[in-house]
Amino acid sequence: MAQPIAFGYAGPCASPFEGRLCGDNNDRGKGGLEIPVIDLSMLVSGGPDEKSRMIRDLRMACQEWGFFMLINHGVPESLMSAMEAATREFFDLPEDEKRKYAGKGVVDTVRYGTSFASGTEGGHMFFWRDFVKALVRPQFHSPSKPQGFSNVLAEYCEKMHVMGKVLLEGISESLGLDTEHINKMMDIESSQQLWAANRYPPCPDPESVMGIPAHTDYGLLTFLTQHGTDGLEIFHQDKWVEVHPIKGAILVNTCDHIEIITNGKYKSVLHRAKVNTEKTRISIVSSIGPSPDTFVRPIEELLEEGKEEAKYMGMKYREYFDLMYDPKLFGKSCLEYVKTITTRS
Ligand SMILES: O=C(O)CCC(=O)C(=O)O
Ligand SMILES: [Fe+2]
Repeated sequence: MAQPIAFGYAGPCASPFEGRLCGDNNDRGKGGLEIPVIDLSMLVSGGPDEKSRMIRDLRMACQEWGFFMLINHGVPESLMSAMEAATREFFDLPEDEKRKYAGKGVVDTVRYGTSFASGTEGGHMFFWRDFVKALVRPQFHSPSKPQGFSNVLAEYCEKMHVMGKVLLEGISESLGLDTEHINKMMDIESSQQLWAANRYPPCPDPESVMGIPAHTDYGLLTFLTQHGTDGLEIFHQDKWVEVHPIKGAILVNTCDHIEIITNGKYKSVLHRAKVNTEKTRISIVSSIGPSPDTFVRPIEELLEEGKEEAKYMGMKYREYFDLMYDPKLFGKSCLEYVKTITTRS
C-alpha cells in the first residue's frame, strides 16, 4: 500500500539519505526499550568465541531492530569532535555563503537547504532544520568554507568508510555468507558515500513540526552521531522509540539496499528526528552505499537455492536514485515500488 507523504511534501530529499517518507505528526508514542550495543573491536581483534558472539549479536540487532549503537568503532573521538566543530562553523557561515550550495537536485555534489527561507530546498514550514550534504565517494566533494573543513571531512569519511567495510564483513558473516561477499558484490571500494549534517534550532512549538519526518535511508548503512542532544526516534514493534546513545557510540541503521540484497531478511528501518524548545541539535550522518554502477539484487545464496523468490526488482544503484525522483512513484517509497513491481507481472 502506498505510504502517505508526510505533510504533503512531495519534493526530493526531506533527508539527504531518504528512501521513504511516511507517517504523520501525531504518532508520538514512546517506548522505553534499549537498542542493542555492538562492539566492533570483537570482530577485528576478538578471539573466536568473542567474534562469534559478536556476529550473533549483530544478526539479532539487524533482524530485530535494524538499528544499533556501535562502540569501539575505531573512529577517534578527537576526529569526531573536530567534525562536529567544523560542522557548527559551516552552519555559522553567513547565509549567502551557504546559499551558494542551495541546489535543487540529487546530482548536486554539495548541497545546502534550510526550512527557514523560501527558495532553497527544504524551504517549507513543517520541517525545522538546516542541512548540508556532500558526496564524498567515489569522488570527493566538499564545501570550500570554512577553512580546513574539507580536510576534516576527508579524514572523517575515510575512517567511516573503513568502519563501514568492516561492519559489512560482519553482516555478510551474520547471513552465513563469505566475509567479503557484500563488499565485493557492492564494489565497496568505489562505494557511493554521502556525508550530511542537520541543524535543528530550538522551536517554540515542537509538537507541531518535525525536524525530519519518518523515513528510511536508501544506502546500505547509515552512521549517525547526535552530539549530546537527543531527538532521534526509531520505529520499532509499532512504536516510536527514543534513542539515547552511549557517549562516543555511533548509531548505525540498516537501509533500503540492505533490505534489498537480503531479500527482506534485514529491514530498512523508519526513523525521524524531533526538535525541542531549548537547544540547537546537530546530527552528523554518513552513509555507505553500493557503487553507482553496481547492479543490486537479492543475494542468490540467500534465496535458499531457488526455494525463495526474489522479492525486490534488481537495478543499478544509480537507477534507484533516478527512480526516487520519478513521479510514477506517486508518493510511494522507492523501496515499496521495487518490491511491489516483482509481484505485478
Ligand atoms: O537528525 C537525526 O537524528 C536524523 C537524521 C536523518 O535521519 C537523516 O539525515 O537521514
Ligand atoms: Fe535518515
